[in-house]
Amino acid sequence: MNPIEVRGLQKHFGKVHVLRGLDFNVPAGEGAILLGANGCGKSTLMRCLIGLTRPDAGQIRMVETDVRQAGRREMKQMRRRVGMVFQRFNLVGNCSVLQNVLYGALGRHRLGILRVAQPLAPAEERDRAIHCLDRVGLADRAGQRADTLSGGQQQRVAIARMLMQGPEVVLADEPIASLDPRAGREVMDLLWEVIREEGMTVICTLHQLDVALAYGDRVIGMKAGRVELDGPASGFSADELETLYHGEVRVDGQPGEPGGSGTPQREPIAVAS
Ligand SMILES: Nc1ncnc2c1ncn2[C@@H]1O[C@H](COP(=O)(O)OP(=O)(O)OP(=O)(O)O)[C@@H](O)[C@H]1O
Repeated sequence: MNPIEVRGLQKHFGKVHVLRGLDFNVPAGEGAILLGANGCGKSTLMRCLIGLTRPDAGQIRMVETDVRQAGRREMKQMRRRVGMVFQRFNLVGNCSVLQNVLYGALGRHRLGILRVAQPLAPAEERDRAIHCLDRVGLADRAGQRADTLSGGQQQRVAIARMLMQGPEVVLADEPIASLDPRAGREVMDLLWEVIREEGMTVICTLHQLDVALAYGDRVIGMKAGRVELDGPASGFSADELETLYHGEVRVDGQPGEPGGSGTPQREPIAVAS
């Protein structure tokens, strides 16, 4: 069984038909890049995968969990196995870098916050958190407030927090959209190194076509609520990917934005708990 399986997925918001019958699997260890213009339905798909939005029809299996049928407990167990990386990092700015990484272990402990809040966290958890920070090159910043770091550094802390969680699947929602091109490349290099080393399965939404072609094993391109193209990244040219941004791209019938393959700023999906 694949860690991510989607069949016939449909979602409406009122009269707007946002997801129009999506079908795809992501096999274990694959890094899939999800592309598509603003308003084509990417975030709605990501929210459905993690159980934050209820589809109208179709099936979703995430790490063997039937997301549409799962009760609270099953959903919580599934979310422990699925890490998230967000456009705006979602760190607790007034907490230390180390504390933010420790929060990655929150879902693993029955006593929750009592096991991960810094004065109470056992030495082995702190050591693991330092090890994760070391992996992203920021062990020397452990005691610093998270909001004093640069954007690129904050995203590296978010990757360390994801490592601390130890998920099998990672959903990354425009992880480099808030970063300049150089910091964005560094973060993509690190994220891809980490997920390869750990053998994680990934869906990563991006708006930069060159980055998608450079990193993805696979590209899934959405247009107006449908999968328009899907295949190995090596099989697509930048011109083919550009077609995702032309014509009727949005699900709400509004015109697409000129230069639509740019990097929009918007709210992240939400924190999975
Ligand atoms: N909770 C909601 N209620 C009503 N409409 C929604 C809701 N969430 C999304 N939509 C609508 O669904 C459509 C697709 O939105 P979605 O955020 O999934 O697109 P997207 O491809 O992620 O765009 P972007 O790249 O800008 O994030 C839009 O028309 C949006 O207004």
